[in-house]
Amino acid sequence: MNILIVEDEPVTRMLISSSVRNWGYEVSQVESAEQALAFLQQNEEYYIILTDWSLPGVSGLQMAQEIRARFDEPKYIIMLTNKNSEEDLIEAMEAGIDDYVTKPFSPGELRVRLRAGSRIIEQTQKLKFLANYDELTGIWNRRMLVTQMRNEWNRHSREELICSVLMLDIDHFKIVNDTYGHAGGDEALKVFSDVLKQSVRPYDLVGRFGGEEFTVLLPNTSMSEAKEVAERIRTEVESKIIHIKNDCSFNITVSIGVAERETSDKSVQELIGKADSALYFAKKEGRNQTVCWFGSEVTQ
Ligand SMILES: Nc1nc2c(ncn2[C@@H]2O[C@H](COP(=O)(O)OP(=O)(O)OP(=O)(O)O)[C@@H](O)[C@H]2O)c(=O)[nH]1
Repeated sequence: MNILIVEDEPVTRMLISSSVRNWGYEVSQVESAEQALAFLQQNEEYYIILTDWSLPGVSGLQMAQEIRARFDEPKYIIMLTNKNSEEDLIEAMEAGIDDYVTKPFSPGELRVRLRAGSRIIEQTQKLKFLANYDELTGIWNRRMLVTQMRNEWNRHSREELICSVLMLDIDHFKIVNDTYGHAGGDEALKVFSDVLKQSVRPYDLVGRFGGEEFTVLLPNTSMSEAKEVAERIRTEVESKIIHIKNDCSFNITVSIGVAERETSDKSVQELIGKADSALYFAKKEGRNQTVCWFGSEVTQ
């Protein structure tokens, strides 16, 4: 866990830093609130901030308010101060401070308070992961995927760019589960999402839409380019051997629907709907194939 120390007094700063470092934390130090805010902007992975109340310029309290307003990432702020009245404590907590330690501080007390802060940050991160990612495959879940797709959609509409969507559905997945068990099915889903991640560019949006259905949004990509990506994924999936216990192995196939954004599309849902219709035809026509949406028609 990384800790940012905000303290203008050099000796105190050094003392706190060396204690915190000895307890196994990564430490960075700054002298003012302005420096701290600039540092946090560049270093998102600093989740615990240990700050003095009185700082030159912007105070520790104002800094806490600023951190709450600016950052989405969880931040745990501990105020280390000479102020020790009940009113001070209430004022600090109301400004957005999470915990409060009075100076001269007891190292033992600071250590356990840091440990409590780390626990809260870890739990918050875990919850955040579960809210945005699919636990089994590690890729975005539907909620996060649709949010990100909407953002990308708005950008593409504003800048009048092309983009395409792939809807992918593993074939006869019920039979996979029935034959190789739920664990075999889960392994297939993991292997499939690995193939998916490795087959697209870092800025393409990939997520699990639900069950054995996955979605990819390809920014700045035409239908014909998207079809090439889809075919690459399809052939890679087909050739991948999935190993499960007892030396058992099998492979799966996938059907894919492709659609390109048209200016008449009102929302990303409309585009997803077209890719989904193309996917429906891919299933109907025998599976393990890519079908593209063209107007009210589809083509293989
Ligand atoms: N192992 C596993 N199975 C899942 C998971 N989510 C959904 N499924 C299963 O996926 C299967 C989907 O079956 P269907 O919707 O009938 O589709 P299908 O058998 O793939 O048939 P087609 O799509 O028509 O090729 C169901 O049996 C679900 O229980 C999961 O997280 N793990």
